[in-house]
Amino acid sequence: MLHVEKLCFNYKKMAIIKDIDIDLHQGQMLSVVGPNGTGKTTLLKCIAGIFTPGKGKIFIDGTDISCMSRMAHARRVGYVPQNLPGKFPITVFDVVLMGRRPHMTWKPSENDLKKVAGVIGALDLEEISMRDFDQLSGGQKQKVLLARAVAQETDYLLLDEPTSNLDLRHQLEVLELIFGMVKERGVAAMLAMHDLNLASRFSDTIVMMHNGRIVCSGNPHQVLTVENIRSVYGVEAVVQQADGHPHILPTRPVYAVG
Ligand SMILES: Nc1ncnc2c1ncn2[C@@H]1O[C@H](COP(=O)(O)OP(=O)(O)OP(=O)(O)O)[C@@H](O)[C@H]1O
Repeated sequence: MLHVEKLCFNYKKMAIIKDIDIDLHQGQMLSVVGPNGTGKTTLLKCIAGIFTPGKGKIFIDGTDISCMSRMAHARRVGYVPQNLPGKFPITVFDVVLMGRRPHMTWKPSENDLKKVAGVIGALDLEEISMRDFDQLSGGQKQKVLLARAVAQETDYLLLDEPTSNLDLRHQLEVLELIFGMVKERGVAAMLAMHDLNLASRFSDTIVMMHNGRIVCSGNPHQVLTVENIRSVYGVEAVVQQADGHPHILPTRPVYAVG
């Protein structure tokens, strides 16, 4: 289980996330939603070990991540950023192979190469596998970064807006792939999501954040309510049911009177 306890993170003196408590179990898909700048990426980066929280603790199966080596952490937790900062003049194959790094000694084994080829095939990336990562479209890069995390074979997967650059078909394919890993292999996935309807359809649990705090968490029916969407997003919406999941139709922004 991933257990986040009273987590706080500041940039300089500015409090960004405040008193975050989250439990994520194996076989569970959890989406973190909330307006721009509310702290979703910061939360994922703390759990991914990229940022060190100011206060609070993060436990993976009972072990405090601040006591884990970088490699030990990478064998347990995979992180899919929205993009990679800076230039990456290496092939798609090599980016995916980077996912095997926590399992390798000094060079990739036959097994590592086989796994990378398998993931590239499963994500339909064969045609671009020898192209430079830098030259890909935003959506192609997003799929390659997902492939890198799949090749990492971790029990926990953190994904920062994994569908933000993808077309309709690829959004569904990627979320179905993650959902399959969660339900068939018992992976636990935490996703930062903007699309409330995709979050509704694929999540067991939704955590709604506002101004760095959790305002509500529970199943999609408990969280995706007209009242929560109005108070957190400042938007009037109609909530319908589609295939047993809440479906949000935003109607208009709410403007303060006076
Ligand atoms: N390097 C930085 N220095 C200072 N403040 C930062 C830095 N990076 C992010 N922030 C601030 O931290 C806050 C949270 O940012 P974060 O990226 O975690 O939000 P988010 O919910 O993921 O946003 P979005 O939905 O727009 O991606 C924002 O107010 C942002 O301006």
